[in-house]
Amino acid sequence: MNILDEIIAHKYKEVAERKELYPVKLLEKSLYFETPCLSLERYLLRPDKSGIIAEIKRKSPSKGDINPYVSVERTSIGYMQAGASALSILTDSNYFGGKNEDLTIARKFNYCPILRKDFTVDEYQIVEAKSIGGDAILLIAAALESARLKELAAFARSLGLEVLLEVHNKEELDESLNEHVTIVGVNNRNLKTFKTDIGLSFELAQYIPQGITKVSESGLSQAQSLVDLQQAGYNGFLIGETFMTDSRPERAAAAFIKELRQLQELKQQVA
Ligand SMILES: O=C(O)c1ccccc1NCC(=O)[C@H](O)[C@H](O)COP(=O)(O)O
Repeated sequence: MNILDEIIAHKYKEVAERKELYPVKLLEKSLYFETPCLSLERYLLRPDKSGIIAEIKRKSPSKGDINPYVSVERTSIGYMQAGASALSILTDSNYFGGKNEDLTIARKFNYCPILRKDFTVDEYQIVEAKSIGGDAILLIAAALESARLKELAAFARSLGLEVLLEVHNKEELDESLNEHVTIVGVNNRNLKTFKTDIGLSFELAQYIPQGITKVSESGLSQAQSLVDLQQAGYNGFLIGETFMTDSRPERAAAAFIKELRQLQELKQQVA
């Protein structure tokens, strides 16, 4: 069993327990949220922004502890002041040390799109994502049958949430892309070996249809890589570890984004 299968099996159990503890009845058209979502897609396409989705990640299966006592308030504000386009908040507790409260804190202190980064397998988690202040959810192609993924995507959209569809290869992309998905993320991390290879983003870029916003995820540690990925058509860059391994992640993000802007300016001057 690879790590994703293990996480997903655990997630089904966790959601079943939560449903029992805090039941929510889903009756058709009975859910209505007054607060509109902020569009992750729109923010990623804004030319004045870096395209970076800066992640808060306390630990991970591949790295173990990264920054377990991070201040979500200070880091999320700092990320946005540094020029991030959006935030990604890992709310999975067992494998990533996150919690829903991390997202509510980030929501309280920031006006920006927030990706609720979790392993979504059930409508219950989508209602939860919206209730705690998320603007977008992640759906992982490798974790869901394509018909089920489509149902969950449609449900998320009905609540105003955007969907980031994560793929690891062309087959997943071809099978899972549907009309409810506007953002596709290529995960550069091989979940069997944990190795990251941004070559995968370059390879898959050509297969992602025009009009879909492209995000490169994981293993991004060099500002120059973002410039090259932008050239290949990517609008978004999901970055966790590169920032979180610094004791002040927001400081690492500021230095990274400053370098990115310098490289972008240099490229414009040369062109
Ligand atoms: O990061 C892991 O070890 C991991 C293992 C199993 C499933 C998912 C995992 N990571 C989730 C992510 O998608 C990353 O946190 C995100 O793309 C940022 O990656 P990075 O910049 O490499 O921290």
